[in-house]
Amino acid sequence: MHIGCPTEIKPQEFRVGLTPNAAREAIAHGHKVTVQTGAGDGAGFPDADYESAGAQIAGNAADVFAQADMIVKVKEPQAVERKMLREGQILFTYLHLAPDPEQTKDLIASGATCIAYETVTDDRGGLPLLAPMSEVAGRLAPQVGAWTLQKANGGRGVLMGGVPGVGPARVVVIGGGVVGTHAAKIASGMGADVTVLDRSLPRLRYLDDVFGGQFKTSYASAGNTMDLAREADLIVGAVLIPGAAAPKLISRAQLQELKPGAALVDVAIDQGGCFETSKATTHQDPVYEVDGIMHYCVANMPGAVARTSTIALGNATMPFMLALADKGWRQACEDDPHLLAGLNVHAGQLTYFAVGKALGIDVLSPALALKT
Ligand SMILES: NC(=O)C1=CN([C@@H]2O[C@H](COP(=O)(O)OP(=O)(O)OC[C@H]3O[C@@H](n4cnc5c(N)ncnc54)[C@H](O)[C@@H]3O)[C@@H](O)[C@H]2O)C=CC1
Ligand SMILES: CC(=O)C(=O)O
Ligand SMILES: [Mg+2]
Repeated sequence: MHIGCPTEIKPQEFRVGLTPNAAREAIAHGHKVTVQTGAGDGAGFPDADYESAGAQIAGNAADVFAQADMIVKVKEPQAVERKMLREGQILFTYLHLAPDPEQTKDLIASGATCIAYETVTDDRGGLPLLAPMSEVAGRLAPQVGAWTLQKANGGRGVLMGGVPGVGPARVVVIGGGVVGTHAAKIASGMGADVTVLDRSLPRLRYLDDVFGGQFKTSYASAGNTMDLAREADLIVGAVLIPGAAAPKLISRAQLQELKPGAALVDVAIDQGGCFETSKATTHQDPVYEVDGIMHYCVANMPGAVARTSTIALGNATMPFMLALADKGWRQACEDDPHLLAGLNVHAGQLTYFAVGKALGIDVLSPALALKT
């Protein structure tokens, strides 16, 4: 198979879909790899690293899209990239379709087979291709939250760890999955007073067993959430219902109940965000204010630490990328129901039920898609 990796074009996105190591493995499996010139620069992988792995370098994205049977990326294809997809081509990347009707329409129209990293599953109920970036974004959340809390950046002027004689910041993390756990670990490491909310009691039990003493847990009823939010300096939004639009957990009216200058870091923004007032921002202009509350809503947080993120993402995607290349998408998905769970669009039809429900579009079941 011919595998193509274009340069990411989302603003301030420095990650790359294939590492030189992943390219080397694909080539060892008998595949051809073409990488757009400069695609790895932002992650510290110059063209020469890909060339020494045996890959070809293409001068522009159009050449990559025209030649490749499978496009491997990081972020959802932007409008100009969507125009270059074609029927029968495989797209393997993050998609986050539920809050993005335009992208969904274009991918359906393209006829391509689109497998979303964020809905591939594993045996333990996890999301193995989302997890590494959730680890990164979770660990970044207290860091960007601390910055947002600084007075000159619009925040309350509260230091995460406090100082002797002055108490620490109160941090509330809504959603205790991968993002939430990593956010809580780092925030408590910075000395903050941290509480994690979740709707899953087994998850709260696990967090209490492993991290009891380091941070507190609370059941995420609407009442508990607002009781904690009222006292918080920093609130991290880290909920997920896989593939679906994020539930809105703090409304605009409820912002008035929060402390003036409190910071909301909505990591769940890539699924539409879990605060009513969240709208996606970029690394260039990450923070905005609504009713005195600072919002940080960058949809590609891991892009800020592109080298760590590219290597972490590549470690997770490589076996799936190789299975798709070795067997073709149909056989690879037939052999692995967890990879089939990643199928979101195929040959002009949506194939992921939570996205269909969010956008009101008919869905072809993935099992039937295997037969078409
Ligand atoms: N902005 C960015 O750059 C990035 C965003 N993300 C996003 O972060 C979000 C979280 O991802 P993960 O932690 O990997 O998911 P996860 O599935 O590991 O954890 C989500 C948690 O939310 C809980 N939850 C669901 N509904 C809830 C509710 N109403 N109240 C409280 N808890 C609730 C679940 O029980 C689960 O424990 C996703 O939307 C993901 O796409 C992930 C990486 C980067
Ligand atoms: C998960 C995601 O959207 C990202 O890493 O950018
Ligand atoms: Mg997005």
